[in-house]
Amino acid sequence: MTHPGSSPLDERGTPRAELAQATRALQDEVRGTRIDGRRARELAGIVAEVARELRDSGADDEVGRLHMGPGPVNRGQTLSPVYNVDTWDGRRMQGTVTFARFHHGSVGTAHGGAIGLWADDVLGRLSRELSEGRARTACLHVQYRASVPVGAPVWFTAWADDADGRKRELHATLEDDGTALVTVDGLFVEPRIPLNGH
Ligand SMILES: CCCCCCCCCCCC(=O)SCCNC(=O)CCNC(=O)[C@H](O)C(C)(C)COP(=O)(O)OP(=O)(O)OC[C@H]1O[C@@H](n2cnc3c(N)ncnc32)[C@H](O)[C@@H]1OP(=O)(O)O
Repeated sequence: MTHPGSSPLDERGTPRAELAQATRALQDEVRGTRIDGRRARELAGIVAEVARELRDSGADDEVGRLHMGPGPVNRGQTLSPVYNVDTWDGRRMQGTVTFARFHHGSVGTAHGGAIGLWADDVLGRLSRELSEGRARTACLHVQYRASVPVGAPVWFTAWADDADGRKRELHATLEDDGTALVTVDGLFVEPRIPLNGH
Protein backbone atom coordinates (compact mmCIF):
# COMPACT_ATOMS: atom_id res chain seq x y z
CA MET A 1 0.00 0.00 0.00
CA THR A 2 1.47 3.31 -1.01
CA HIS A 3 0.79 6.51 0.85
CA PRO A 4 0.21 9.75 -1.08
CA GLY A 5 1.98 11.53 1.77
CA SER A 6 5.20 10.30 0.18
CA SER A 7 4.25 11.76 -3.19
CA PRO A 8 6.60 14.38 -4.62
CA LEU A 9 3.45 16.47 -5.05
CA ASP A 10 3.15 16.81 -1.28
CA GLU A 11 4.82 19.74 0.40
CA ARG A 12 4.15 18.48 3.94
CA GLY A 13 7.00 19.37 6.33
CA THR A 14 8.63 21.95 4.08
CA PRO A 15 9.19 25.62 5.01
CA ARG A 16 6.56 26.51 2.38
CA ALA A 17 4.06 24.29 4.21
CA GLU A 18 4.88 26.15 7.44
CA LEU A 19 4.25 29.47 5.68
CA ALA A 20 0.93 28.17 4.34
CA GLN A 21 -0.06 26.93 7.80
CA ALA A 22 0.76 30.30 9.40
CA THR A 23 -1.33 31.99 6.69
CA ARG A 24 -4.28 29.68 7.40
CA ALA A 25 -4.05 30.59 11.10
CA LEU A 26 -4.08 34.28 10.09
CA GLN A 27 -7.17 33.72 7.92
CA ASP A 28 -8.97 32.03 10.82
CA GLU A 29 -8.14 34.80 13.28
CA VAL A 30 -9.04 37.61 10.88
CA ARG A 31 -12.43 35.93 10.59
CA GLY A 32 -13.04 35.91 14.35
CA THR A 33 -11.14 38.84 15.86
CA ARG A 34 -12.62 41.53 18.09
CA ILE A 35 -9.53 43.71 17.73
CA ASP A 36 -10.01 47.50 17.93
CA GLY A 37 -9.87 49.59 14.79
CA ARG A 38 -6.61 51.43 15.53
CA ARG A 39 -4.64 48.20 16.10
CA ALA A 40 -6.39 46.52 13.14
CA ARG A 41 -4.99 49.28 10.93
CA GLU A 42 -1.46 48.79 12.35
CA LEU A 43 -1.65 45.05 11.80
CA ALA A 44 -2.90 45.58 8.25
CA GLY A 45 0.36 47.46 7.61
CA ILE A 46 2.43 44.57 8.99
CA VAL A 47 0.54 42.02 6.91
CA ALA A 48 0.95 44.23 3.81
CA GLU A 49 4.70 44.29 4.48
CA VAL A 50 4.82 40.48 4.60
CA ALA A 51 2.84 40.32 1.33
CA ARG A 52 5.32 42.74 -0.28
CA GLU A 53 8.30 40.60 0.74
CA LEU A 54 6.64 37.48 -0.66
CA ARG A 55 5.79 39.27 -3.91
CA ASP A 56 9.33 40.63 -4.21
CA SER A 57 10.79 37.14 -3.78
CA GLY A 58 9.44 36.67 -7.30
CA ALA A 59 9.30 33.65 -9.53
CA ASP A 60 5.68 32.87 -10.08
CA ASP A 61 3.81 32.94 -13.37
CA GLU A 62 1.37 35.59 -12.19
CA VAL A 63 -1.46 33.14 -11.61
CA GLY A 64 0.08 31.75 -8.43
CA ARG A 65 1.71 28.60 -9.77
CA LEU A 66 5.14 28.64 -8.22
CA HIS A 67 6.11 25.04 -8.90
CA MET A 68 4.73 23.41 -11.99
CA GLY A 69 7.72 21.10 -12.50
CA PRO A 70 8.53 18.32 -10.04
CA GLY A 71 7.62 19.42 -6.55
CA PRO A 72 4.54 20.65 -4.77
CA VAL A 73 1.64 21.71 -6.94
CA ASN A 74 -1.10 23.98 -5.62
CA ARG A 75 -0.31 23.19 -2.00
CA GLY A 76 0.77 26.73 -1.15
CA GLN A 77 -2.84 27.80 -1.63
CA THR A 78 -4.55 28.35 1.68
CA LEU A 79 -8.16 28.51 0.54
CA SER A 80 -8.90 24.78 0.66
CA PRO A 81 -9.68 23.01 3.91
CA VAL A 82 -6.74 20.92 5.10
CA TYR A 83 -7.16 17.18 4.69
CA ASN A 84 -4.90 14.31 5.56
CA VAL A 85 -4.84 11.06 3.64
CA ASP A 86 -4.44 8.12 6.01
CA THR A 87 -4.84 5.23 3.61
CA TRP A 88 -4.56 4.78 -0.14
CA ASP A 89 -4.74 1.38 -1.80
CA GLY A 90 -4.44 2.58 -5.38
CA ARG A 91 -8.20 2.93 -5.78
CA ARG A 92 -9.70 4.22 -2.54
CA MET A 93 -8.43 7.10 -0.43
CA GLN A 94 -9.46 7.66 3.17
CA GLY A 95 -8.59 10.24 5.75
CA THR A 96 -9.87 13.27 7.62
CA VAL A 97 -10.68 16.83 6.67
CA THR A 98 -11.07 19.73 9.08
CA PHE A 99 -13.06 22.79 8.07
CA ALA A 100 -11.58 25.84 9.81
CA ARG A 101 -13.20 29.03 11.16
CA PHE A 102 -12.25 30.54 7.81
CA HIS A 103 -14.70 28.07 6.19
CA HIS A 104 -17.58 28.86 8.51
CA GLY A 105 -20.91 29.29 6.70
CA SER A 106 -23.73 29.78 9.17
CA VAL A 107 -24.80 28.58 12.61
CA GLY A 108 -21.54 26.82 13.38
CA THR A 109 -21.38 24.73 10.23
CA ALA A 110 -19.11 24.65 7.20
CA HIS A 111 -19.94 26.79 4.16
CA GLY A 112 -21.41 24.74 1.32
CA GLY A 113 -18.99 26.32 -1.15
CA ALA A 114 -16.03 25.36 1.04
CA ILE A 115 -17.31 21.79 1.02
CA GLY A 116 -17.51 21.89 -2.80
CA LEU A 117 -14.00 23.33 -2.92
CA TRP A 118 -12.68 20.53 -0.75
CA ALA A 119 -14.52 17.95 -2.87
CA ASP A 120 -12.96 19.28 -6.09
CA ASP A 121 -9.54 19.29 -4.46
CA VAL A 122 -9.66 15.76 -3.08
CA LEU A 123 -11.14 14.31 -6.29
CA GLY A 124 -8.51 16.23 -8.27
CA ARG A 125 -5.82 14.70 -6.12
CA LEU A 126 -7.35 11.24 -6.51
CA SER A 127 -7.45 11.75 -10.26
CA ARG A 128 -3.80 12.76 -10.24
CA GLU A 129 -2.80 9.72 -8.19
CA LEU A 130 -4.66 7.48 -10.65
CA SER A 131 -3.32 8.81 -13.91
CA GLU A 132 -0.49 10.83 -15.37
CA GLY A 133 -2.97 12.56 -17.66
CA ARG A 134 -4.16 15.88 -16.28
CA ALA A 135 -7.92 15.48 -16.02
CA ARG A 136 -10.11 18.48 -15.25
CA THR A 137 -13.36 18.76 -13.38
CA ALA A 138 -16.23 18.60 -15.89
CA CYS A 139 -19.00 18.16 -13.37
CA LEU A 140 -19.39 18.07 -9.61
CA HIS A 141 -22.63 17.01 -7.92
CA VAL A 142 -22.58 17.73 -4.19
CA GLN A 143 -25.43 16.54 -1.98
CA TYR A 144 -25.60 18.17 1.43
CA ARG A 145 -27.30 15.62 3.67
CA ALA A 146 -26.40 16.95 7.12
CA SER A 147 -24.42 19.88 8.54
CA VAL A 148 -20.65 19.58 8.53
CA PRO A 149 -18.98 20.83 11.71
CA VAL A 150 -16.28 23.49 11.82
CA GLY A 151 -13.10 22.88 13.82
CA ALA A 152 -13.43 19.11 14.17
CA PRO A 153 -12.04 16.42 11.88
CA VAL A 154 -14.54 14.60 9.69
CA TRP A 155 -13.88 11.24 8.03
CA PHE A 156 -13.80 11.06 4.24
CA THR A 157 -13.59 8.35 1.61
CA ALA A 158 -12.88 9.01 -2.06
CA TRP A 159 -12.84 6.40 -4.81
CA ALA A 160 -12.94 6.01 -8.55
CA ASP A 161 -14.87 3.99 -11.09
CA ASP A 162 -12.97 2.50 -14.00
CA ALA A 163 -11.87 5.02 -16.60
CA ASP A 164 -14.05 5.26 -19.73
CA GLY A 165 -11.65 6.64 -22.32
CA ARG A 166 -10.78 10.17 -21.22
CA LYS A 167 -13.62 10.20 -18.67
CA ARG A 168 -13.52 9.04 -15.10
CA GLU A 169 -16.28 9.15 -12.51
CA LEU A 170 -15.02 9.88 -9.02
CA HIS A 171 -16.93 9.81 -5.74
CA ALA A 172 -16.48 10.99 -2.19
CA THR A 173 -18.35 10.94 1.08
CA LEU A 174 -17.94 12.87 4.29
CA GLU A 175 -19.24 11.12 7.35
CA ASP A 176 -19.42 11.44 11.08
CA ASP A 177 -20.02 8.43 13.34
CA GLY A 178 -21.23 6.40 10.37
CA THR A 179 -23.73 9.08 9.24
CA ALA A 180 -23.28 10.43 5.71
CA LEU A 181 -23.00 14.24 5.85
CA VAL A 182 -22.12 14.86 2.21
CA THR A 183 -21.95 12.72 -0.91
CA VAL A 184 -20.15 13.85 -4.04
CA ASP A 185 -20.16 12.52 -7.59
CA GLY A 186 -17.70 14.07 -10.00
CA LEU A 187 -16.81 13.62 -13.64
CA PHE A 188 -13.19 14.33 -14.52
CA VAL A 189 -12.17 14.48 -18.17
CA GLU A 190 -8.73 14.52 -19.74
CA PRO A 191 -8.97 17.39 -22.24
CA ARG A 192 -8.89 16.46 -25.93
CA ILE A 193 -6.33 19.23 -26.32
CA PRO A 194 -3.95 19.11 -23.33
CA LEU A 195 -3.46 22.49 -21.70
CA ASN A 196 0.07 23.74 -21.39
CA GLY A 197 1.37 23.31 -17.84
CA HIS A 198 -1.76 21.58 -16.52
C1 LIG B 1 -0.47 16.71 -3.21
C2 LIG B 1 -1.00 17.67 -4.25
C3 LIG B 1 -2.11 17.21 -5.13
C4 LIG B 1 -2.65 18.32 -5.94
C5 LIG B 1 -4.12 18.16 -6.22
C6 LIG B 1 -4.71 19.41 -6.74
C7 LIG B 1 -6.10 19.19 -7.13
C8 LIG B 1 -6.74 20.38 -7.74
C9 LIG B 1 -7.85 19.90 -8.60
C10 LIG B 1 -8.60 21.02 -9.22
C11 LIG B 1 -9.35 20.50 -10.43
C12 LIG B 1 -10.06 21.63 -11.08
O1 LIG B 1 -10.66 22.42 -10.43
S1 LIG B 1 -9.98 21.77 -12.78
C13 LIG B 1 -10.66 23.39 -13.05
C14 LIG B 1 -12.19 23.38 -13.20
N1 LIG B 1 -12.55 22.74 -14.46
C15 LIG B 1 -12.33 23.31 -15.61
O2 LIG B 1 -11.86 24.44 -15.73
C16 LIG B 1 -12.72 22.50 -16.84
C17 LIG B 1 -13.33 23.35 -17.93
N2 LIG B 1 -13.83 22.47 -18.99
C18 LIG B 1 -12.98 21.94 -19.89
O3 LIG B 1 -11.76 22.26 -19.92
C19 LIG B 1 -13.57 20.98 -20.88
O4 LIG B 1 -14.98 21.16 -20.96
C20 LIG B 1 -13.28 19.50 -20.49
C21 LIG B 1 -11.77 19.26 -20.38
C22 LIG B 1 -13.94 19.14 -19.12
C23 LIG B 1 -13.88 18.60 -21.59
O5 LIG B 1 -13.49 19.10 -22.82
P1 LIG B 1 -13.10 18.18 -24.06
O6 LIG B 1 -11.80 17.49 -23.84
O7 LIG B 1 -13.23 19.01 -25.27
O8 LIG B 1 -14.21 17.07 -23.94
P2 LIG B 1 -15.23 16.54 -25.03
O9 LIG B 1 -14.46 15.88 -26.13
O10 LIG B 1 -16.26 17.55 -25.37
O11 LIG B 1 -15.98 15.44 -24.14
C24 LIG B 1 -15.33 14.23 -23.76
C25 LIG B 1 -16.39 13.35 -23.09
O12 LIG B 1 -16.70 13.95 -21.81
C26 LIG B 1 -18.10 14.28 -21.75
N3 LIG B 1 -18.25 15.53 -21.03
C27 LIG B 1 -17.50 16.65 -21.15
N4 LIG B 1 -17.91 17.59 -20.31
C28 LIG B 1 -18.96 17.10 -19.64
C29 LIG B 1 -19.83 17.58 -18.63
N5 LIG B 1 -19.69 18.82 -18.11
N6 LIG B 1 -20.78 16.78 -18.15
C30 LIG B 1 -20.94 15.52 -18.63
N7 LIG B 1 -20.15 14.99 -19.60
C31 LIG B 1 -19.17 15.76 -20.10
C32 LIG B 1 -18.54 14.38 -23.21
O13 LIG B 1 -19.91 14.11 -23.33
C33 LIG B 1 -17.70 13.29 -23.84
O14 LIG B 1 -18.28 12.02 -23.56
P3 LIG B 1 -18.31 10.84 -24.67
O15 LIG B 1 -19.08 11.38 -25.83
O16 LIG B 1 -16.87 10.58 -25.01
O17 LIG B 1 -18.97 9.70 -23.95
